[in-house]
Amino acid sequence: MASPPDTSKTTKLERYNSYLRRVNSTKLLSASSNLLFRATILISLLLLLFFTLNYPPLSDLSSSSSSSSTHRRLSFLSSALSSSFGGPTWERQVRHSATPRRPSGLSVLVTGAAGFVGSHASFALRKRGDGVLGLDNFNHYYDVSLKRARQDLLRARGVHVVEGDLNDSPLLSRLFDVVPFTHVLHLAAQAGVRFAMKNPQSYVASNVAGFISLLEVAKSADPQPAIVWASSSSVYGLNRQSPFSEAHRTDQPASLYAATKKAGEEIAHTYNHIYGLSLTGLRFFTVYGPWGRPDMAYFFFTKDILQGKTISLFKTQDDKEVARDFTYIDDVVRGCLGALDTAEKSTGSGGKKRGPAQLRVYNLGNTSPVPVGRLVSILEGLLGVKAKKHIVRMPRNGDVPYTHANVSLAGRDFGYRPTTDLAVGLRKFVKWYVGYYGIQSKVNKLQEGSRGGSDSK
Ligand SMILES: O=C(O)[C@H]1O[C@H](OP(=O)(O)OP(=O)(O)OC[C@H]2O[C@@H](n3ccc(=O)[nH]c3=O)[C@H](O)[C@@H]2O)[C@H](O)[C@@H](O)[C@H]1O
Repeated sequence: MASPPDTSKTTKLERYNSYLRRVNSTKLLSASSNLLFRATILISLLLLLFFTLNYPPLSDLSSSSSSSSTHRRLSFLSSALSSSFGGPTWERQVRHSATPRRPSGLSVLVTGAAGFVGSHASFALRKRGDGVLGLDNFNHYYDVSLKRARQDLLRARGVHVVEGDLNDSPLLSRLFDVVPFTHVLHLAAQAGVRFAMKNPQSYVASNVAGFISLLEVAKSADPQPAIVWASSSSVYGLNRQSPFSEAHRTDQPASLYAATKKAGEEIAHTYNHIYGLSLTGLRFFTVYGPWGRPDMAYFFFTKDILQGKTISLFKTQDDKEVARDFTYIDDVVRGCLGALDTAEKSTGSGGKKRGPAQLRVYNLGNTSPVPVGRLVSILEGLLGVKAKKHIVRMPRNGDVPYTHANVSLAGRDFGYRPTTDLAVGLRKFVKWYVGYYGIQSKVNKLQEGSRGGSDSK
C-alpha cells in the first residue's frame, strides 16, 4: 500500500499563510475601523458646527439682534458639548443651583424650565430664595433659540438648566441622588391642541410616558418630593356647564392633547394611592404673556399682523365667536407658587407608602372669557395695524369653542386671584415682542401712521 504523500510541509505553509491573511485582515479591519471612528467624529463635529451656525434660521432673527444670535448659537454649542452628565463639575452645578438661599426655602426641580411657564416660574422661585434646578429637552416643537434665550436669562440669575429628557430615567435618578428635592414643578409637556393631529405619538411620549418616568423616580426617592404639575383647561372638553369648576365632568376630551392631560390626572391618582406621593394638578387656561409660545394664537397673530399676512379667526359650527379665558403669565406663576407652598409632604419613602397623601386639582384661569375677535382688536390697537382677517368655521381639530374658569377653589386654598385683564397683559406682551425681535422702530412708525389717520394696512 502506497504511503500517503507527506503533506506536513504544505499544511504548515498553508497554516502560516492563513495566519498571515488573518493578521493582515485584522490589521486592515482595525485600520479601517480606526479610520471610520475618526471619520465619524469629524462628521459629527462638522454636523454640529453646521447645525449650530444654521439654527435658528437667520430669517427668524431680526438684524438688530445678530450679536445676541451669535451668543445664542455659541451657548447652544457649549450646551450641546456639555450635555453628558455625572462628573464632579456637573454635580457641583446641579447642587449649587438647587440649594435654597433662604431659611426653609424649597429645593425645586422644574421640568420644562426653558419653556414659557417654566422659565417664569423658575425666575419667581429663584427671586424669593428657593433652590431651582431646571430640566429641559430643548425639543424643536417651536423656535429653539427662544428656549436658549430663556436659558441664558435663567443662567444669569443662577438657575442651571440640565439638558435632558423626562424619559431618560438614569438621568432623573442621578438628579435625585445628587439633590434631595423637596418639590417638583412638572411643566415639561408636549403642548398645543391642534398639533396633536399631526404628531400624536409625541403627546404620548411626553405627557404620558414622560410623566410616568418622573413619578417612578420620585416615588423611589428618599425623601419623596411633593409634585405640582401642569394639567390643562382642555380636560373639560365637551363639558357644557359654565364656568368650569373642578367638580364638572372631564371624561369627554375633544383632542388627544386633552386626553393625555386627563390621563395624567388619573395617573397622578394612582401614584398618590399606591406610593403616597403628594400630587397637585393645575388646569391652566390659555396662558399668555412676554416670552410666550410662538405656536399660540396671540403670538402668531402678532407676527402675521405685522407682516401684513391674513389671519384666520375661528367661529363655532353654529356661527358663534370662539372665546378663551386668557390668563396672564404672572397670575399663573403666582398660582404655581401658591400650590407649591401649600403642598403637603409626600408620605412614602423608597417606593413604600406610609400613609394617605394629598391629591389636589385646581383651575388657574382668569374668570373672564374674551372672544378671539376682541383679542385681535386689542392687538390691532397696540400694533397700530389693521389685521387682514379671514373668518372660518373652526376646523374639527380638537379645539373647543369656549373656556371659562371658576377659580374659587384655588382662591380658598392658596389665595389665587387673577389681576391682569387681557388688554393690560397684551400690552406687556407686545412691548416684549417688539423689543425681543428688534422691531420697536417699525411699530412706532406704524403707530404714528395710524394716529395721523393714514391706513397702515
Ligand atoms: O388652556 C389650555 O390648556 C390650552 O391653551 C392653549 O390652547 P388654546 O386655548 O387652543 O390656545 P391657542 O392655540 O392660542 O388658541 C386661542 C384661541 O384662538 C383660536 N384660534 C387659534 C388659531 C387660529 O388660527 N385661529 C383662531 O381663531 C382658537 O380657536 C382659540 O379659541 C395652549 O396652546 C394649549 O397648549 C393648552 O395649554
